[in-house]
Amino acid sequence: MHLLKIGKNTGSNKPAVFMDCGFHAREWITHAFCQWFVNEAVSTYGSDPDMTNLLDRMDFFVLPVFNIDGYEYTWNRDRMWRKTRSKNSGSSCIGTDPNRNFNAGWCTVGASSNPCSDTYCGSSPESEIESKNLANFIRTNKSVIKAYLTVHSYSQLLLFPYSYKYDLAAHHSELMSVSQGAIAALRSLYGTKYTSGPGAATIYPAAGGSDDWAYDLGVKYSYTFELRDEGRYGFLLPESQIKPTCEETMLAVKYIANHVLNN
Ligand SMILES: O=C(CO)C[C@@H](Cc1ccccc1)C(=O)O
Ligand SMILES: [Zn+2]
Repeated sequence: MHLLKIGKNTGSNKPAVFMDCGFHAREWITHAFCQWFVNEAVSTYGSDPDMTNLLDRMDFFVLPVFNIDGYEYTWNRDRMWRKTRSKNSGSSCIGTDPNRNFNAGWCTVGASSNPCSDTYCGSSPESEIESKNLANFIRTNKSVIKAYLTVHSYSQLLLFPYSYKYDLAAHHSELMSVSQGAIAALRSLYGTKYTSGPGAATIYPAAGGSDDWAYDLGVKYSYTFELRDEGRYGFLLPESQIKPTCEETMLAVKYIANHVLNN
């Protein structure tokens, strides 16, 4: 698993944003976004005042492909694969849903204990090596990681905790207002309309999500992006929409990063 650290090397600890893509193998626009983000960040440093300020004062940890085996499987075998590709003992069915595999209300709601289900929660929290590696990195670096962004598709949503319960997060009002500012920034470019809100009420109740886990660990600004579209193409988003999707999503990420920097 490749993790990139982007930011001016000042020698001192800077606040950081952690962003991952490719949790779910078939959500190809997300892998594209993370890779585009890395290139855009480094190539506009020095020319874009906003990005220059962010990279001078913060670090971005970017994990472009979380679920490597699953992504490869969608290229060579099944374009619509979602889960990891781990073996499940006692079953001929493969894989765990990594976004049900974190220790956040694990396997209580919106997840299945059946290895053949697309929302299989795994044999235990962090059973998947991918989940374990991500959780270990964030636990180790939680003193500097101020925001956790996990990028999925599709539905055009900006979700925040909680998905594993309907209770409002302690920081609900701030998370809501920041999400509203972020989706307004996103919409300003091409008019793309997003909805934001707590996961359980905004999409569906689902336990074991990485965003809920990061929030309960203490990463206050924890968000799940659901990129374009709203279902016309779904996971098979046309190539013509890759760049516009990346450009508009960048505005939302910058909005959140600036809020983190100033609060
Ligand atoms: O990936 C998604 C669409 O592919 C939606 C996400 C919704 C979700 C987001 C955060 C926590 C739990 C679930 C999912 O089901 O894991
Ligand atoms: Zn997903």
